[in-house]
Amino acid sequence: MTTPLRREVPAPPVRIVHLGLGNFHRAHQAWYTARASDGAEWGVAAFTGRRPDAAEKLNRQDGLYTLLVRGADGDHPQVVTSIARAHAATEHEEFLDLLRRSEVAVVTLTVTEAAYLLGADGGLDEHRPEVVADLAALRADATAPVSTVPGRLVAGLAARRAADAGPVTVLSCDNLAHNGHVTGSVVTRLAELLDPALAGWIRRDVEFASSMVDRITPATTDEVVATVEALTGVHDESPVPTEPFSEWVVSGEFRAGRPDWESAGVVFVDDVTVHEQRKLWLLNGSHSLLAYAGALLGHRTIADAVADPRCRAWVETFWDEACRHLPIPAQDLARYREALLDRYANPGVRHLLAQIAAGGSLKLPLRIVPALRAERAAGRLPEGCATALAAWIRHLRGESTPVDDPAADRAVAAATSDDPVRAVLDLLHPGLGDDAELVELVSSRLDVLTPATV
Ligand SMILES: NC(=O)c1ccc[n+]([C@@H]2O[C@H](COP(=O)([O-])OP(=O)(O)OC[C@H]3O[C@@H](n4cnc5c(N)ncnc54)[C@H](O)[C@@H]3O)[C@@H](O)[C@H]2O)c1
Ligand SMILES: O=P(O)(O)OC[C@@H](O)[C@@H](O)[C@H](O)[C@H](O)CO
Repeated sequence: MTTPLRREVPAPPVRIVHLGLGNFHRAHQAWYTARASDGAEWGVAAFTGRRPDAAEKLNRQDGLYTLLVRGADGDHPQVVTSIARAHAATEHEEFLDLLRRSEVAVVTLTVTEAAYLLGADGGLDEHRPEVVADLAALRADATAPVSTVPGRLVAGLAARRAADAGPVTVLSCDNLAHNGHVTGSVVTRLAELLDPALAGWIRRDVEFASSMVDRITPATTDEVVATVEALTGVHDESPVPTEPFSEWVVSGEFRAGRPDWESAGVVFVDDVTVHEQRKLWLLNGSHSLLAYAGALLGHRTIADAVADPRCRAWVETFWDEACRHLPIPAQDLARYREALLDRYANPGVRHLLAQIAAGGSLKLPLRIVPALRAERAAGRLPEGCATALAAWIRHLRGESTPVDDPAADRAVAAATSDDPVRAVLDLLHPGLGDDAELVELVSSRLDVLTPATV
C-alpha cells in the first residue's frame, strides 16, 4: 500500500520565477535553493515551457517531488520542497502578476538552446513567425498571451516596470556560451522593437546574470517511478533521476536579492567564461560526439557508448584537441576528464543518446566548432572534431536516431546534397566549408563510421 506525496508544512513564499519546468531545473536550481541556509524563505513558481503536463503532475503533489540520486553506492531518494507552485506556460496572467511583485527577485531559465530563437548573427531572429506574432500581440496589448520565451520575458518585464516593482535578475541556466549575454540581447532587442523606453528601463534595472550549470539528468522512466515507490513507499508521479555530481558557477550582482546559494555549494565568480568553456567543450562536446557516433555503432546510452573502446578513443582524441585551447592547468584538465569518464559510466543514469542528439544544429557550433576552429587556426587537422561532424552527417541522413532539430529541413538538405561535407560545415559556421583539407578530413571520417568497418 503506497501513499501519495503531500506537503505537511506550508510551501516557502515565492520569490523566484522559473521558465522551463523540466527535469534539469528540478535536479539543479530547485535542489540548490531548497538546500540553501535560507531556503525556507525562497519558493519557486515554475512554469512549463510549452505543454502543461509537468505542472499538472507536480501540483497534484503540492509541488513536491523525489530526486533519485543514483550513485555507485546505490539509489538515494530525497524530497525537494522549493517549488511552491507549478504553472502551465499558458497561465500568462499568473506569470505577469508574479513579475509585478517586488519580492520576486530572480527569474531562472532552463528552456533549451532552441528557445532563445537566435539567428545566424547570434542575435534574436526577428523574422521568425512566432517572434513576429508575439511582437504584434504585445503592440496591441502588453498583457496579451505570447508564446516565445523572449516574448514572455518582455511581457513580464513590461508588467514589472508598469507596477514599479524595481530591479530583477534574469539567470539563464541553459547550455549556451555566454548565456546571460545571449538572454539579455534577445530580450532587449524584442523590447526595443516594442517600446524603446521599456528597453531603456531593462538596460538600467534588469540584470542578465550568467551561469555554468552541470548535473547529468536524464528523463524520467517507469523504472524510476517504480524504484522510488519501492524505496520510499510513496507514489510519486514525477520523480527525477540524477547523478551525485553537481556544479553551478554563477556571475551576477542580484540587486533584488537571492538565496544564500553559496551555503548549498554554488560558486560565485566575476566571469564564468572559462568554467563554461571547460564544461561545454569537454562534457557537452563529448556527449554530442557519443550521441551521434555511439548511435551509429548501435548503442543507446552514454554508459554503453563510452564502454565501447572505439567510441572512447574518439572521445579522448577530441578531448586532446579541445584541451589545447583551454586556459586551465594540465593536471586539472586530466582530473576533469577522468571524473567525466566515471560519471559517464554510472549505470544508474541511463542518459539516452537520442535525447542528447536533438538540436545538433544549435549544439555543435557551441560544443565542437570552437575547438575545431582553434585547431585549424593552429594548422592542425582535428580528427576527433571531424569524427563528431561526420557522425552528425550520418545521423542527418537517417542512419541512426531520429532527427529532431529546429533546423532539420536545412540540415538534412545539406547532409544529403551533392557536396554534403562542405554544405554541413557552412551550415555550422559560414565559410568553414571553404577549408578543403577539413572537408577531406571529415569526408574520410564518414567511412570510418560505416558499420561494415566497425
Ligand atoms: N538535463 C541535463 O542534464 C541538463 C544539464 C545542464 C543543463 N541543462 C539545460 O536545461 C535544458 C532543459 O533540460 P531538461 O533536462 O530539463 O529537459 P526537459 O525536456 O526535461 O525540459 C525542457 C523544458 O524546456 C521547455 N522547452 C523546450 N523547448 C522549448 C521551446 N522551444 N520554447 C520554450 N520552452 C521550451 C520544455 O517545455 C520544458 O519545460 C537543456 O536544454 C539544457 O540547456 C540540462
Ligand atoms: O541538455 P542538452 O540537450 O543541452 O544537452 C544534452 C546533454 O549534453 C546535457 O544535458 C548534459 O547531460 C548536461 O549538460 C550535463 O550537465
